[in-house]
Amino acid sequence: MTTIERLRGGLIVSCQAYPGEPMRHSETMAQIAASAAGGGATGIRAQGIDDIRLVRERTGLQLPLIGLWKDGSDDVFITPTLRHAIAVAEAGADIVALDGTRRERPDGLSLAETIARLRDAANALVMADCGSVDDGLAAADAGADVVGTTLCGYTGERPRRHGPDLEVLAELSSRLEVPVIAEGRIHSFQDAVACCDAGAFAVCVGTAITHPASITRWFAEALSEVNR
Ligand SMILES: CC(=O)N[C@H](C=O)[C@@H](O)[C@H](O)[C@H](O)COP(=O)(O)O
Repeated sequence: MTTIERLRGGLIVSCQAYPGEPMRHSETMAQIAASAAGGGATGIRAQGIDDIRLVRERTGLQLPLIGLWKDGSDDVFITPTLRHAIAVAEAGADIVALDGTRRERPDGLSLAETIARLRDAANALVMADCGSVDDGLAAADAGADVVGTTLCGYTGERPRRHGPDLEVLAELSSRLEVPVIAEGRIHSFQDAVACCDAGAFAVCVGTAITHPASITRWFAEALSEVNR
């Protein structure tokens, strides 16, 4: 079965901690990834070269590994250049997740050029993290193997709603030949099921599974509402 086919209908768990947070250690992320694998994840998404390497080693990872390298926090920051993409592939990612928007990239290459040159340099598939329907259509044209709704609500093109962007997901799923992965603000079982109903090929959940500070805040805020 192909790497992408192994993701069909399953749950990808994104294991990430943010700069300055107590869990920002590759060892910790590798343990979280191994736990997610033990719980039935069908794929893992990991950020940063060290995390990708260790997740691959530690989980002995049999599961497809989606890797990315976040550099910066504004504009194009998810695996922003060809250099970042090659490094992610060399660290052991089966699928390189990169910014799949129509915005200008820091190294001046187009998305199509980035994908073509990555293919020449490494044996990796490409997931385009998109922020709108137009991004997704352009990314598929540019040669992405998979399109994700990852950046919907983060680029100014779409509102940042409470849950996932089901509208973009449904439209891309019906119009594209390539698989569309639902990602971004999937916070409940109901959200995940709604993504499948909207046509998602697979569902990727991060915060709601792997970010205890956010989960704690959700509970704490709910309690403070009722105990006000
Ligand atoms: C916008 C952006 O930077 N998204 C990042 C992409 O890798 C991660 O910070 C998210 O946690 C990931 O996409 C999963 O989404 P959620 O954590 O909402 O389940």
